[in-house]
Amino acid sequence: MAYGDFVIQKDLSFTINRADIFIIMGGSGCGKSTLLRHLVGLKAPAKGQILYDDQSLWEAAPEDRDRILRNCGVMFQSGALWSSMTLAENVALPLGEYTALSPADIREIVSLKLALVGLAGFEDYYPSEISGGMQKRAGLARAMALDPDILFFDEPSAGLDPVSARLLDDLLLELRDSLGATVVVVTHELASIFAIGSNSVFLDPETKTMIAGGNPNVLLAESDDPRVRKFLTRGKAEA
Ligand SMILES: Nc1ncnc2c1ncn2[C@@H]1O[C@H](COP(=O)(O)OP(=O)(O)OP(=O)(O)O)[C@@H](O)[C@H]1O
Repeated sequence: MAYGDFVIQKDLSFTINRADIFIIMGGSGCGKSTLLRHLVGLKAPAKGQILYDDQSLWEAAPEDRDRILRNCGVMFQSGALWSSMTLAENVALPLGEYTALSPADIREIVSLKLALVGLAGFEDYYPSEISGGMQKRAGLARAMALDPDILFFDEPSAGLDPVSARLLDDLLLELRDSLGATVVVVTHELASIFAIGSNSVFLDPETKTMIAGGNPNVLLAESDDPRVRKFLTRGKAEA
């Protein structure tokens, strides 16, 4: 991955399995968000492939690429919701754009999605009228509007208090379990990493490549790499 000649990460090779909660982790500026942008089709790799099943995202015909990406729901850290629209209008956006459903059907699906994230009855609220945790959940409802198989989140718990962050983690676990969704999360929140992560990739900003991967709890128990240990113990382990 590179911006112009500036290489951000190289030699990345990892597999995200169905129903994983896959954590992209590593220190500030190592390229986590950049990796997410590559995975969801916003930025092309300087070299290499991103495969969905065995189809290359960046070499696929446009209609195949659209089909792959329609199966991906994305929730970015900032601007998750349009402030001038109600929650229902926000969640309805992708449905209006990508489906031929009637307004009545859209309204029904929107209510279902909001109920799924614990926001039944909040259809006509504006984002400014609800808490930060509820806004994140509404963003999640919108990411799920088109029933994607894979959900991507950039720093979902950023700006949330620990209790709201924990509730969001529980919700992600629940959605994975009930819908069989695959979840990919960029985060450096250790509590979240250990609570929800079943698989991971650990990016290192110095060597500009991945230096670990797998279940974060297993990494904590077994990794000998001082950089990984330091990160996972919040600096308590000897570097
Ligand atoms: N649009 C861009 N153009 C040029 N360089 C960029 C661009 N976006 C990010 N970078 C650089 O790429 C590197 C990785 O950034 P990225 O945001 O992916 O890291 P990150 O691990 O998500 O960081 P953080 O944890 O601080 O959010 C940084 O050095 C950043 O300055």
